[in-house]
Amino acid sequence: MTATLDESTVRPATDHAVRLSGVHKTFGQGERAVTALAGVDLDVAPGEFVCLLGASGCGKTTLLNLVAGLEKPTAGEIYLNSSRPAVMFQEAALMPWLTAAANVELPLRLAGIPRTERRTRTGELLELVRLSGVGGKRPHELSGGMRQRVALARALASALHTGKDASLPSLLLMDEPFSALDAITRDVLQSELLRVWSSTGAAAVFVTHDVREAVRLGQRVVLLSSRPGRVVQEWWVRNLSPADEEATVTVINQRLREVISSHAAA
Ligand SMILES: Nc1ncnc2c1ncn2[C@@H]1O[C@H](COP(=O)(O)OP(=O)(O)OP(=O)(O)O)[C@@H](O)[C@H]1O
Repeated sequence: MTATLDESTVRPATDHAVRLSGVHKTFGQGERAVTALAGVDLDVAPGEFVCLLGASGCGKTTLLNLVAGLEKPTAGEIYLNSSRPAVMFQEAALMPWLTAAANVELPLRLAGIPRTERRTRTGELLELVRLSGVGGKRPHELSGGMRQRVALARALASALHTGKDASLPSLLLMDEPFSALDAITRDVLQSELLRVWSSTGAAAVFVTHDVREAVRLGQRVVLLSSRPGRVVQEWWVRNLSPADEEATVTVINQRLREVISSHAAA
């Protein structure tokens, strides 16, 4: 069963949460055309946490938008075996006139879930992101970190809702969600995200510029080339010792620099 925003370009997969096969994306036409992605092949297993790394402008956001069904690939196929993917951006993008709880509840309302069930789910999700006490506050009354927690709870509400797709695994797409936060808040939220992710069983595709963040969060780190983006290398980074984690960060940083400088020299 497919559950996407655009059923004509995103097809069902069986053994993966999402599979991209030869995906190209070009914006515009003629001399002004910009090719953002050129032949991306990528599989993400159900429940897997994949971090996407690459230079600025290499097409990371474009890739997430394609998987979310917000854009159509110019060529290639995207296969999805997930409930409708949930998307989380750099900015929390909460509705300022709604309370934190009402923001989390919104996707459940839009999915037609009855009020009692909505309220219960919202309470559970706020508890999951450790915001039980502030459900009645509006976004401007919350810190940046708290707003991103609300955004995470809202994303989970839309990914995990008990609609017709409830039996499918879910998929979280995150585009640098912590990059606007200070270092300490970011560190706390990275731990919280891992806790929430492991308790939900959702697959996650997390875009970042930060190699250390990618190695800390991901089970796999996927490096895209400079624009046009395609997968150039990947590293399995699950359960590394602190020493191996440090060594892996160094290796990936070196490779990222090579990718950026080869593009600059081209
Ligand atoms: N709607 C659009 N129309 C035209 N060009 C676009 C559009 N969206 C993205 N692009 C171009 O596609 C390329 C890839 O953009 P994208 O935002 O996906 O990169 P990114 O890797 O996410 O960048 P960053 O890390 O800086 O956020 C860029 O050159 C961008 O200008």
